[in-house]
Amino acid sequence: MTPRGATGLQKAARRRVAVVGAGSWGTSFAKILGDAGCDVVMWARRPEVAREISVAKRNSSYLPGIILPLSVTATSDLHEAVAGASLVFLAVPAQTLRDNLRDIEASLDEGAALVSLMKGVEKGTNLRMSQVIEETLDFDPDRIAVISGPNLALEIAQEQPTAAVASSRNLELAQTVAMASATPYFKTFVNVDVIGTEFGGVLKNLIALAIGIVDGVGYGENTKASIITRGLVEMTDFAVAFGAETPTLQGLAGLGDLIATCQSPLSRNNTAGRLLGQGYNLDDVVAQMNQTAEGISSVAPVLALARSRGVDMPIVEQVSMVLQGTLSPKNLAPHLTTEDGVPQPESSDAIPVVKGWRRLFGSTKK
Ligand SMILES: NC(=O)c1ccc[n+]([C@@H]2O[C@H](COP(=O)([O-])OP(=O)(O)OC[C@H]3O[C@@H](n4cnc5c(N)ncnc54)[C@H](O)[C@@H]3O)[C@@H](O)[C@H]2O)c1
Ligand SMILES: O=P(O)(O)OC[C@H](O)CO
Repeated sequence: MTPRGATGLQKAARRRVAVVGAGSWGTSFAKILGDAGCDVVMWARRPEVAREISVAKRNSSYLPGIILPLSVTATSDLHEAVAGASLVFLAVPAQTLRDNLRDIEASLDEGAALVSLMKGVEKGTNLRMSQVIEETLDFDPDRIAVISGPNLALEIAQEQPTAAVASSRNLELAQTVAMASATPYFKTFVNVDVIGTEFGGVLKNLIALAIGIVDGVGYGENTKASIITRGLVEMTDFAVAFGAETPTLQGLAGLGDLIATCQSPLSRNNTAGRLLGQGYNLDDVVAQMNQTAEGISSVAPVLALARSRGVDMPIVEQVSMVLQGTLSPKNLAPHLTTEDGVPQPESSDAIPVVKGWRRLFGSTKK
């Protein structure tokens, strides 16, 4: 036993962590980490944002009304933010991550771990964020983790009780990350299914775009429930084809995030979809959104990946067509039948006779 008075009653050393990106999720996550007892240095691109965070303990452009813990400071100097941090959390847009990583590489402490908070796929390479980290920095996957789940930034910053998943090939790292971010309002579970955890977050954005689109058209709950349910099938078929575990898609990083994002007006993907459904074109929508709606950039890479593994994604295909202006939003449907009208089985796994139908008439899985 540790003798009292030596280390037993001493407070554990505070963990120094960094958060790269001071948008809504980076700031909200910095608050979680500060509340969990870490010393947090954020990197903000704009010096005025860094100054507001450090001095006023606010980030009023992204999280109005939220006061940050005293243990959260910010800088616009990347080296200052990252050097000395044992955990570096990344919350930048998926399409800029590669460049941002190159900028932080020289400042990373030996042994530091990188944790992606992002939910996108890189255009051009079709890589998940953990893969971009591994490839760009030639980084050991055992030092990479991701966090995902039903995590709308503003709700968490308001300390509404929420759960998430920390995932890493290295279970010990996932546990370290979960403990570093444990607060009474934020509970993190762990798994080792990085593929399922990352793809869950990517794919729910695409289904949330579809939900926003039909919402903008004025369709009601039947349409939305049909899209959510069939959307989960598409998400699962896709992720499993790339090596994910089905339970991950049924958990917080899949179904949980799908529900939150499809239901909430706080979701930027849902909001972008709604604007499209109301008749705005993609350029107007992008111009109107001043925050990151990852789904818009992820549609093409996800469809390219789906085609490479023969996975059918009728809802995501239709979202892509609406984005391109080749499908009217009012024609986006959950595609409950095949094109020639032959009814498809809802599930291939439960009813053996239905498997026969699948063989006869084709399947969503090719
Ligand atoms: N907001 C949420 O509720 C939430 C929750 C979970 C995950 N995420 C994910 O977190 C990631 C970040 O999202 P967010 O909500 O914080 O977005 P955001 O739009 O609120 O903020 C993005 C941040 O990145 C910065 N940025 C823009 N271009 C940059 C560049 N070239 N280099 C570096 N930084 C740049 C912006 O200045 C801003 O600080 C996304 O992948 C998103 O899917 C968001
Ligand atoms: O605002 P969105 O659509 O990027 O969604 C935010 C989070 O991913 C919800 O978990």
